[in-house]
Amino acid sequence: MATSYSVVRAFSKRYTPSFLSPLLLSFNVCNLSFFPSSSSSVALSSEAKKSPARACSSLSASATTMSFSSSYEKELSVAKKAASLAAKLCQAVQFELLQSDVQSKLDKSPVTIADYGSQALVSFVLERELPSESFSLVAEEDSGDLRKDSARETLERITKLVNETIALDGSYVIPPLTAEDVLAAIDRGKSEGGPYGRHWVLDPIDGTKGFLRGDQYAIALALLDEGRVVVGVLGCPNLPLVPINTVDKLAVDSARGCLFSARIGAGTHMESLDGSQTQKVHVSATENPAEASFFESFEAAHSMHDLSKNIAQKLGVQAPPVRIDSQAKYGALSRGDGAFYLRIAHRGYREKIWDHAAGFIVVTEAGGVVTDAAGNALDFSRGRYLDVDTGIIVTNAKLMPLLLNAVQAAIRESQSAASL
Ligand SMILES: Nc1ncnc2c1ncn2[C@@H]1O[C@H](COP(=O)(O)O)[C@@H](OP(=O)(O)O)[C@H]1O
Ligand SMILES: [Mg+2]
Ligand SMILES: [Mg+2]
Ligand SMILES: [Mg+2]
Repeated sequence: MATSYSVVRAFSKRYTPSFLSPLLLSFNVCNLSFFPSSSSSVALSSEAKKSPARACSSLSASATTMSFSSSYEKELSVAKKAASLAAKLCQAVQFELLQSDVQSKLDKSPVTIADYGSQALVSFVLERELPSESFSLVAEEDSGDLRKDSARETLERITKLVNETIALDGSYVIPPLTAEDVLAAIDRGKSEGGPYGRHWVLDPIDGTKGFLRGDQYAIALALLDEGRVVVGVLGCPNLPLVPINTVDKLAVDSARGCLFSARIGAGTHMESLDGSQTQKVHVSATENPAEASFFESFEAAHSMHDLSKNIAQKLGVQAPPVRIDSQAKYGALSRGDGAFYLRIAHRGYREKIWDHAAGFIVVTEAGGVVTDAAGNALDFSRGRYLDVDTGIIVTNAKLMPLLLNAVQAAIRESQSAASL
């Protein structure tokens, strides 16, 4: 710990204005206590073990104690613009979705012209609105497959879509982008991220499988500054503006399309994607799991449904799981649609920062707590991957100690069953 402390002090001296150093120092030292060297076994960090409640409240407080409320306003408004434009592009594609739009990447996940178009568009807007020599974007897609001869027609369609969306917006009076411009915009997302400086983090379509099914998906954009998430935006074109469990189907279907936005120290807001009805949102305040519901991935391959079921039973949750795709889960949780999000990936899967950065700040600024299954805070400063212990869990500060206990017990049971 002594070594870590001096490293943090040296770091904060070198990269931080003097008036912020003490704050950064206490923030990092607090966070370091939640990052024991990564371990494959499931164990609570020592502080979480001693007092889960204290650990959780300091986790949630760590994001808000630093006063950033006047910072990152411009970045947030540009991020909202970029995500809204990308959402328009995605909506147009989903409307006309044909099976032939699906390409197969080497990892066999479906990638559509909307993934590429959304990434090109967000990259274009960020660079144009926030010009900077040190512009850095960590994004999911790259142009490798699109540069192949066989993809020429797809690239033309993407270029046309991007230009049509820019023209529709009307705020950029520029000659149309060429196919080469589009490829270059996509490839600006190759940054490795890391602990120093600013990095945008983009999932151009999170929940591609949901998108292809016509279900939930999200355009997820976040900003890291010195390794911390400071801005996050989730465009969720298919998410109803009313709570997801609303019984009145007419109300659910009549207004869809939510934009969640969060800035460090300034809370989380939700508005409709067309710009009306802005409201501040907060996670559920319930302290009683019996009256709560939980979210998990629609795809059983992405999260262990049996384990979540066992965790929910231990907590006494009565409601069936709410299975939806993408970081729309974080958005729905931030406005109190449910009280838990459980994501326990199958063994060997490494989470990526773009699958969680925007959702993380949307939930934490709404009063929620996000940890891995061992109670450690998430560390977005280590590059493109997010190394977590076993899984990611989300709830409010009151319920987190209960949730951690249930998760730990369920994991222990499944480990001992597997060793029989
Ligand atoms: N085996 C796996 N385990 C966990 N997550 C996975 C996975 N395979 C893919 N994913 C990630 O799960 C994300 C979707 O999350 P969800 O299940 O909540 O909808 C995908 O994002 P993309 O759709 O952007 O590729 C992908 O990054
Ligand atoms: Mg993907
Ligand atoms: Mg994703
Ligand atoms: Mg994606």
